[in-house]
Amino acid sequence: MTVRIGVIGTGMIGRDHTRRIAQVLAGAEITALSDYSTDAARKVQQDLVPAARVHDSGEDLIAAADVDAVLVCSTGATHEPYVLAAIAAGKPCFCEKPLATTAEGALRIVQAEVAHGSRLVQVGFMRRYDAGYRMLKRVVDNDIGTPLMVHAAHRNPTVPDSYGTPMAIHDTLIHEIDVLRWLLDDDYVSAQVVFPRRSSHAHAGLRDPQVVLLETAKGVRIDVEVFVNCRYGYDIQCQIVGEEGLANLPEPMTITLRKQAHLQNEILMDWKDRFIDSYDVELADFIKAAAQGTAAGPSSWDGYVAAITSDACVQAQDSGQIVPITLPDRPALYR
Ligand SMILES: NC(=O)C1=CN([C@@H]2O[C@H](COP(=O)(O)OP(=O)(O)OC[C@H]3O[C@@H](n4cnc5c(N)ncnc54)[C@H](O)[C@@H]3O)[C@@H](O)[C@H]2O)C=CC1
Ligand SMILES: O=C1[C@@H](O)[C@H](O)[C@@H](O)[C@H](O)[C@H]1O
Repeated sequence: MTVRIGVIGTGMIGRDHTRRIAQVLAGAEITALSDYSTDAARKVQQDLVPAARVHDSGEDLIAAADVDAVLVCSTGATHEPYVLAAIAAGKPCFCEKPLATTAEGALRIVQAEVAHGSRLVQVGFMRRYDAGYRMLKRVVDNDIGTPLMVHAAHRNPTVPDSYGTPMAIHDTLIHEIDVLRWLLDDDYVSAQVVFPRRSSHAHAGLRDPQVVLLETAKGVRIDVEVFVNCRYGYDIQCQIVGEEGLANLPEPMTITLRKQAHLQNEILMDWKDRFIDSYDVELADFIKAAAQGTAAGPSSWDGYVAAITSDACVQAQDSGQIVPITLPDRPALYR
């Protein structure tokens, strides 16, 4: 079966996912596009999928008879109503992170999916599909004994002026929030945020860098440096310290160059290049499950937990205090 997919939101990542479904992956085709800016949708149609239909609204696209499954790639604050509409239509839905911008919104999605009775939603936490993180998970599960501490860093070279201090959590740290609880098979119980000396490259509305301190139910202590004006590259670091050993996330593959008395390795500058393979693998997983009318991978529950944790971290940014994190019971659908 070829899964007929509609894409809502044809900005940077919507365009890129359209390209990979149309040109890289097997088993699916793009039959529909929609964007708040119809011009943006038409441009992607012309460039990549001329046979796809451009719809006036995301709701029309979800209801269309030639759409079996939906990709929600619009801005974060618009995700919730589209995901709820896809669940109401019984159509598998891949939703870019965040699932919703509030924990209440994410909970409404969890409740709708539970009422539907089977998985329909996959959240775009692509790091779980990254070859390096998968290797790291195997090592954490088998080779370093009980995990005790995690030291991580999420560095972007620069961010636009529209990127404010809470976005360091909702937009950036959210990847670590998800991937670390997956790596450790654990949940968070508290969050604190501390601010080192501010970088002079940060614009007026942004406190950068920041260090987020998380504690898990099993007692693991985590520090994540979020530094989005680091200038030198797009750099993701993760080190897990266990009772019997220590494991580092591998660096992206690169040529080691010896030239003019220097030994050099290139550092990537763009998140699109850093995780390009994992985006392919996550969407292949979505297509495979959607062909069966269901969803796999990171769930609505994972999106909800990430939203609760993000909210606690933003509260911690504001208060400077340690903020407790409490999760409700996990519904049977997600166990
Ligand atoms: N998994 C990952 O690594 C990444 C995920 N993302 C996520 O993907 C989403 C989109 O990000 P970008 O493509 O970078 O943003 P973007 O700003 O390039 O594109 C967003 C698009 O959504 C459209 N849009 C806005 N409101 C809409 C509405 N109500 N209905 C339909 N379309 C609407 C805009 O016109 C724009 O074309 C965000 O949630 C972001 O967090 C973005 C980058 C990387
Ligand atoms: O998801 C992403 C962006 O939306 C976000 O703005 C960046 O900070 C992250 O590094 C990238 O992975």
